[in-house]
Amino acid sequence: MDEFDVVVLGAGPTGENLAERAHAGGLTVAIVESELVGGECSYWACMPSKALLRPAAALAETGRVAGAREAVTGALDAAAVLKRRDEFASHWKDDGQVGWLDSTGITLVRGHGRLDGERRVVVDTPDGGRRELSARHAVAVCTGTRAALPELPGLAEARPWTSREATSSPRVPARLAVVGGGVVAVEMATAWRALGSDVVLLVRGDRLLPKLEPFAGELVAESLRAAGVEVRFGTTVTAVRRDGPVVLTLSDGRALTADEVLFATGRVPATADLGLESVGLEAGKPIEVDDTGLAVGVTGGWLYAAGDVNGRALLTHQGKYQGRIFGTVIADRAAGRELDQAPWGRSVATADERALPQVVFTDPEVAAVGLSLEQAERRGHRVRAVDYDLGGVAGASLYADGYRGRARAVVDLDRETLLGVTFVGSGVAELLHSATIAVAGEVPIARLWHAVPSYPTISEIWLRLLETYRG
Ligand SMILES: Cc1cc2nc3c(=O)[nH]c(=O)nc-3n(C[C@H](O)[C@H](O)[C@H](O)COP(=O)(O)OP(=O)(O)OC[C@H]3O[C@@H](n4cnc5c(N)ncnc54)[C@H](O)[C@@H]3O)c2cc1C
Ligand SMILES: NC(=O)c1ccc[n+]([C@@H]2O[C@H](COP(=O)([O-])OP(=O)(O)OC[C@H]3O[C@@H](n4cnc5c(N)ncnc54)[C@H](O)[C@@H]3O)[C@@H](O)[C@H]2O)c1
Repeated sequence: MDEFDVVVLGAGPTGENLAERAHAGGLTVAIVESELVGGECSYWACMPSKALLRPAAALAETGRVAGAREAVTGALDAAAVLKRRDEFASHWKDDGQVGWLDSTGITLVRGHGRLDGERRVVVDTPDGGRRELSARHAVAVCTGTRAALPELPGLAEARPWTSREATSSPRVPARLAVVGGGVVAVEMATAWRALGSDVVLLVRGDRLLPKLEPFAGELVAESLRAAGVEVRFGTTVTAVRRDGPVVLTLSDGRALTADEVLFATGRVPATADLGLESVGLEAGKPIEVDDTGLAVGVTGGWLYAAGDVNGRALLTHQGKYQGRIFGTVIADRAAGRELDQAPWGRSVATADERALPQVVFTDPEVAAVGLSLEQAERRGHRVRAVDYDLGGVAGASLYADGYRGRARAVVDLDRETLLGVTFVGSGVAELLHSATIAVAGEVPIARLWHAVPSYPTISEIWLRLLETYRG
């Protein structure tokens, strides 16, 4: 049995950050990884998907500027895009990240880890062996999620794409069916359409991106259609069969044939085979935690869960944020230091609830932080939504001819601060952090008037939103 102060399960972005902070706090740390150090994000999610999307965005943006448009007349070079994507995925090798881990002094243990009662972890190692680890202070579960597939006749035999194949495919399918209306579905429909696939998007509900402001999904659907994607709402798949190509049976009775089908139908926490029963938790469920990262329902104050696996926010930056905070909490508790648990304090992940940012890298981009109007009303806030057409901002009209976009700020009328902001349009991803600071900082509207946006930038949307609010 090897003993460490902290044992971390899963070396994705969350586990890496948590381990680093605990180690920087003076603790010995082992991190257990069953696949590649760097996790889903580095090899089958954020990095390869954005590497597929960025060339499409660059080309589309050039096409919207007269003078530049005439200089670029061809389509994307798919082979070059895929090659660049492979480089961003480090050719699915983790030497770089292992080198970083080694340089920190954190111990890497390769293999599949499982909890085995209080403060104990058992690892099935790649050579068929078994290694037992014990943790003096904490075990932190950072095992992430896997793609969720619906129960459908014929699905397994049809070898559907999940987000893994959609981000790592070496070929551009001539016909791609995408099932789902969430972030993975719209991003991958955008990318593969730009790379030359005929894409049909099959959406169960009546809108895209249902967790965001409704106008976000509307503008993205409009532009996907303009790019040649067939978007079908109110459609589910009832059966799948592979017959060379894949044949989908749809809820309206029609059949759809495609070369590949991507199921972008959400995620399940990677807790099915983690020994959760040995500590009184249910396998297959997210591990619920308090704001300091401690698992709810486990006695002894030693089990933490961070990142996707706790279900609070399925985003890399938020997993890393939790990793930084919970790793520091573990070190503070081990040293007997007092925690700061007031909202926005050093020891609590307040932003998960109050200032969660996300960018959807479609064309147009969607960038949102905090609460949508509907979420704010549901939480009982007295609010007003302030809307503005982004195309009416001078900087936006210079950025692209016929700029299409929209912004909304959700104002807390009792405190005169912002609860949420959403931007939809080209180039808004880099605008988001200004809104994140306003929401997380609870900056009063009266003070925002003194944050003067430069002319003529897209950021002048801030001035227009304030003027619209004032009336
Ligand atoms: C297609 C796609 C695109 C995305 N794009 C973005 C984006 O642009 N921006 C963004 O913020 N988020 C994005 N996300 C979400 C992002 O990938 C996740 O939020 C992030 O990877 C979560 O990090 P994590 O460390 O919690 O989990 P993961 O990255 O899933 O890492 C968990 C690690 O734990 C390991 N593991 C699991 N079980 C065990 C075990 N029993 N023993 C040992 N090791 C184990 C896994 O092998 C893995 O390496 C995207 C997701 C998808 C699917
Ligand atoms: N740019 C980014 O930040 C980014 C990119 C990709 C993914 N992510 C994160 O990864 C997570 C997973 O994304 P996702 O798109 O897989 O999940 P999601 O939950 O966002 O969307 C899943 C969609 O699939 C639909 N669905 C579920 N079951 C279905 C079924 N049986 N038939 C038809 N439709 C079905 C749902 O209605 C939903 O619209 C998200 O939480 C997202 O935040 C982030």
